[in-house]
Amino acid sequence: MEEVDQAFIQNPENRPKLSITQAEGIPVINLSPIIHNTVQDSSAIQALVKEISSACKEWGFFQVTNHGVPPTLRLKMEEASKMFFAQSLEDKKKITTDDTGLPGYHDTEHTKNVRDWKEVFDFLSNDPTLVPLNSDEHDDQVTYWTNPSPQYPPHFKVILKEYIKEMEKLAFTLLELIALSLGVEAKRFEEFFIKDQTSFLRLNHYPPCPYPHLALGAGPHKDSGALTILAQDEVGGLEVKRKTDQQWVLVKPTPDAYIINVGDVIQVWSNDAYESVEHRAIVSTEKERFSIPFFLFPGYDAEVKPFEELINEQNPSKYRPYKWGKFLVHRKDSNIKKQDVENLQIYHYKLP
Ligand SMILES: O=C(O)CCC(=O)C(=O)O
Ligand SMILES: [Fe+2]
Repeated sequence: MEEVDQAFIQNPENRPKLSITQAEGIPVINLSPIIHNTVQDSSAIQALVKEISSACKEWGFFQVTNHGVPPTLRLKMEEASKMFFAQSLEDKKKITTDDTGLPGYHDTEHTKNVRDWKEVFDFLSNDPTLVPLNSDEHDDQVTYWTNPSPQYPPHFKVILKEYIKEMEKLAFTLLELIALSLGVEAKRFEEFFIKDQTSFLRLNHYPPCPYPHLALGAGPHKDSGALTILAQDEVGGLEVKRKTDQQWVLVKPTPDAYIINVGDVIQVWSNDAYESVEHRAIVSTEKERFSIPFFLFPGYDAEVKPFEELINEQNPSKYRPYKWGKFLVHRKDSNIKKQDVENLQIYHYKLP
């Protein structure tokens, strides 16, 4: 029996049941009316907007097909990810810039203070990415994060950049649909990302785990940004907390589809019309698993608060404003190092 490393052990209430209900209910939305809009078919787009609205309200998650991302590019990205992680730990650790968390290779991430059974490689959309120097609200100093230059696998950086461009394109399309579904202008979200978005792509590798009933690949969490676009492989392991009964349900892999979820930032912008839903990744004793999330994050200077046009006397603002960059830097510190205090969450900004 291998020794159990206590750092990975989830609290009893968070340990996964490994006999699982598959989520048949997660909506699959066909984006072809908007991706291949040769004719301006506004009724088809209206129908799409309705589907997105229901999915965001009922699940906080949906899958998209006919999303316009070339399957060959996805395959190239997935293959490059496998080749990267297949290297020795020593070689991978060469691609770690420091221990601030971004970007490069890491294998010590904690979700809510329990270590995840995974290794990751992070790569920024913008190189360099401007960020606050620290999380102190009264300090205006900025610094920047830059991407590493891995030498292996061949063309890794080119593939990462090309793939990220496609993720951004899809993310902006989805943001427009989400904006329309909330009843605000289609381009309402754009200003928060155009200049200094802090988005990044993450390659996740979950190796086989000798105690999958005790540990998790990614502990239960909500994504803190605006939107996440996830490619999961055929192994599967993503579980979503179903809103109707709070049960964990497995998201069945759909070949070529992307899994989309709204993050905390959209929850705040929408004044809780859409909620960022909790999810986690389970691991298995036999199979390794790969997933590739793209996290769409606003510019560091973006102020996150409910949209004016969505609040009124009957529906007052539920949050006090916060600066995205400060939140990001604060979270980054607590995700890498185990801390005694709970990490920063949007409910800390909730108005009474
Ligand atoms: O690998 C997965 O399926 C989920 C990963 C995830 O939720 C995350 O990296 O934020
Ligand atoms: Fe996540």
